Amino acid sequence: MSSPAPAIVAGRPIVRLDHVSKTFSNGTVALKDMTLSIGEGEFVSLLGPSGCGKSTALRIIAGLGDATTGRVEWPTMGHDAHGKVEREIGFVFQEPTLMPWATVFKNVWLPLRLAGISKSAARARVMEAIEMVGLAAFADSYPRELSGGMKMRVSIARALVTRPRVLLMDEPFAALDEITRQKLNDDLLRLWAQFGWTVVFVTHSVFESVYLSTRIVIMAPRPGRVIDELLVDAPAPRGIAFRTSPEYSEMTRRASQSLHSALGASDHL
Ligand SMILES: Nc1ncnc2c1ncn2[C@@H]1O[C@H](COP(=O)(O)OP(=O)(O)OP(=O)(O)O)[C@@H](O)[C@H]1O
Repeated sequence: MSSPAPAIVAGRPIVRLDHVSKTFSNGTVALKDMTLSIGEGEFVSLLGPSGCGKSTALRIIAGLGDATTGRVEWPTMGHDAHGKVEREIGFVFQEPTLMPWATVFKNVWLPLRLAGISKSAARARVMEAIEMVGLAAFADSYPRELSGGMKMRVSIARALVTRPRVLLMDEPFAALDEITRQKLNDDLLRLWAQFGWTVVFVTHSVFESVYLSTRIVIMAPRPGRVIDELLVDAPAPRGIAFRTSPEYSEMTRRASQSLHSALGASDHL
């Protein structure tokens, strides 16, 4: 097993996990002692086999679940009147989770509506988000009229409509066909380069993680933990030339090797 590399951070830290562990009530240790600093503007993938705690870590970062021990810090974000950190995040789930009875516009409006912003006041921001994902012509369509890739675009627009600084994505493209997945990979990279978000992206796919990320955090199961980190030092834009380059092959080889160690390091697979 390779030992974890020291944390490599691009910009100033935007989120820090400090010795975070999570044990569920049934005794499963989903995450053990995870320490990770993510810099502003990084594109970090959490890569690992099923059950290694990737989703658990992402949910704890999002505030959708609590750590059993350890802390998550957001050094540059503000606090509300109760002292609770105001996370400027957008979350994209594996399933698009759209409201089938509502149009694309109304689905994307949802986070703003929940924040009390009327349809007319939200219109410009909702349309901006829909345009970002290339669906301007479909604002009045219903989810049943859209392909799987288009539904995922709507889901991404809904995450972007609050103009988050950090985008958290939990295997968003896993259910899509390869061509659609590559197209969405390219669109996501283009938006990331344009808007300068920080992205934390959960994936099983070595190829996807190398293509998208500036850094790959490799995790192993039982207990879920970080075992390695890889920097992907390839310039943007990353198109077909990168996908077919020797550098890409070399990085996928190294990530696969680490994953292999991850599998070898767990006792009960
Ligand atoms: N609510 C829960 N109660 C009990 N155990 C849970 C719960 N949620 C997750 N687990 C367990 O915690 C471990 C980590 O789960 P998690 O979903 O974070 O892994 P993952 O790496 O995201 O897996 P996958 O790639 O399959 O989604 C697994 O063993 C899982 O069964």
